[in-house]
Amino acid sequence: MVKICCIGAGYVGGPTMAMIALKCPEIEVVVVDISVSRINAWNSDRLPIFEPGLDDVVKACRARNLFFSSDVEKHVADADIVFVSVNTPTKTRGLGAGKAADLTYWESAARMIADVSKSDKIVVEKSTVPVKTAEAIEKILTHNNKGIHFQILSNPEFLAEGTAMEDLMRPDRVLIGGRETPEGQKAVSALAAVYAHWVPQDRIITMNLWSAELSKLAANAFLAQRISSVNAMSALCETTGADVAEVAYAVGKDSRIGSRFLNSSVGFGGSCFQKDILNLVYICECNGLTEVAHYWKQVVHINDYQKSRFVNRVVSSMFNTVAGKKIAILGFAFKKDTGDTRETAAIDVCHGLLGDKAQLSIYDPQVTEDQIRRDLAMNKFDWDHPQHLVPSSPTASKQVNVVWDAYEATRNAHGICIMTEWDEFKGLDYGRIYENMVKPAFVFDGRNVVNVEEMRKIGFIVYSVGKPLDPWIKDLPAAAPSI
Ligand SMILES: NC(=O)c1ccc[n+]([C@@H]2O[C@H](COP(=O)([O-])OP(=O)(O)OC[C@H]3O[C@@H](n4cnc5c(N)ncnc54)[C@H](O)[C@@H]3O)[C@@H](O)[C@H]2O)c1
Ligand SMILES: O=c1ccn([C@@H]2O[C@H](COP(=O)(O)OP(=O)(O)O[C@H]3O[C@H](CO)[C@@H](O)[C@H](O)[C@H]3O)[C@@H](O)[C@H]2O)c(=O)[nH]1
Repeated sequence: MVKICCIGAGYVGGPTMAMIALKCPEIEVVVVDISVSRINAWNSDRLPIFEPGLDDVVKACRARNLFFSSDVEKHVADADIVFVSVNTPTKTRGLGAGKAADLTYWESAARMIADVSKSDKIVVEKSTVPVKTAEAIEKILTHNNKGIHFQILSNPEFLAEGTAMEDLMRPDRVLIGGRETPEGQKAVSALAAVYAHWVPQDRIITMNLWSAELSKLAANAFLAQRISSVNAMSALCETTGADVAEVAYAVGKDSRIGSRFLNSSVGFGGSCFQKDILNLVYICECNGLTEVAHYWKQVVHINDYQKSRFVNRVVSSMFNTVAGKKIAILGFAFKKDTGDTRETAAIDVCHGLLGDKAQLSIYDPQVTEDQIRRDLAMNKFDWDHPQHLVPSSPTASKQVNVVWDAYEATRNAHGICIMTEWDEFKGLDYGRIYENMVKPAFVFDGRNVVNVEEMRKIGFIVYSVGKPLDPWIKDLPAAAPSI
């Protein structure tokens, strides 16, 4: 029986291994993690991450050929194929701080693999890593020269949260990069054979290691660039009276461009886009490609601009002050159908409003109060470290109230900010909400969730990113101070 071990039981390690276990009943899959609480949660009825469809797959395979364990060394030693799916955060200090990938967790996993291995292994880079990481990992794996052979493969993951199980079930492509030696190609074939259980052959793409590593960063950069492009247009739409949804529709009808990923928003969030682009920027800078680095940096810059532009709209619309005013924050996750808050735009918007002394009442159907408070207290980039290393005592702020109901959040509020496109926010009784708010009642829609005309009929003053401006807002300053 082939044995697979995956180091890192997170948003990638958990779902990807669950899918492999489901599709390959003859393979034993063990997911290991240094976080005991995370492993306990994977072994419980309440999984540590919310992902539609994940519960059913885990329940079908757990204790059959899918196991979760904190006995990291034992299962790594036993495995034929070791996936490494640990955090690769942005460095917060030292060389490349604020841009470069911090490979501390990767390196410690690689050293451990080298130390405990007693048989040859295929080691698979599942984490998103800087191009050429495999070269460094090879050196670490072979440092103690025990005569064991390791083949390093790059097999980046393209799942998106909220649709992870569907993405894993029917991936657009699976990339496998390996050394162009007979041993390297044999390892590529062994991993391809795992995916071939359910992925059509023409979607399993093999290539050289560096192409596979770079393709992941490139794909995320291209995706994020589309969002920054449409968001840049949203600012122009607001000043000209154009509607960003109509512009995006027209642009997306060009089959060379395509319609997906052109939704204007308060800004992209999530654990990957910003981190991976900053990493790409750093790699370009290290290779002397200043103009290329500058080009990609603008994608993050526009994203930051979009978030501060939003805060600026809120404050300037509400008579230039939100001090002491209750503002409801509907949605805190970085997108719908996930409880993940990593780099969510809501954090920056809340910080902006708290800086202006607003009183926030936050509601998200999937994010806990503890998580929200922790996020608002955390330093930038600190979130992307194993949970047990992140400070666990969130600071209590009197300016923040977390509630479990949208109606409660909006009661007696002066304004509402929609930060996540949860379906339930479309179906709320906004007439009832309006009745219970302080007048004039404002809605700032960062996700184009509400029907602007209907909301205006109810009486709201509405700002919706990239839509023709409400007469109330039209003459107020649009641009945020430059960041
Ligand atoms: N989240 C996504 O949607 C996504 C998609 C594609 C790629 N990625 C990449 O995959 C990697 C993992 O992302 P994630 O979202 O699953 O992160 P995560 O924080 O959810 O999970 C990482 C896990 O690794 C564990 N870990 C860290 N060091 C370890 C070690 N030495 N030994 C054992 N366990 C260790 C942590 O405790 C944590 O549980 C990152 O490089 C990320 O960029 C993420
Ligand atoms: O048209 C769009 C599409 C997305 N977003 C926002 O962009 C962010 C990222 O969304 P999405 O890409 O759907 O989720 P992620 O889980 O971050 O997935 C991205 O990052 C993963 C980690 O690398 C990759 O594996 C995926 O392919 C890539 O889509 C979220 O805040 C979305 O709200 C928009 O504002 N407009």
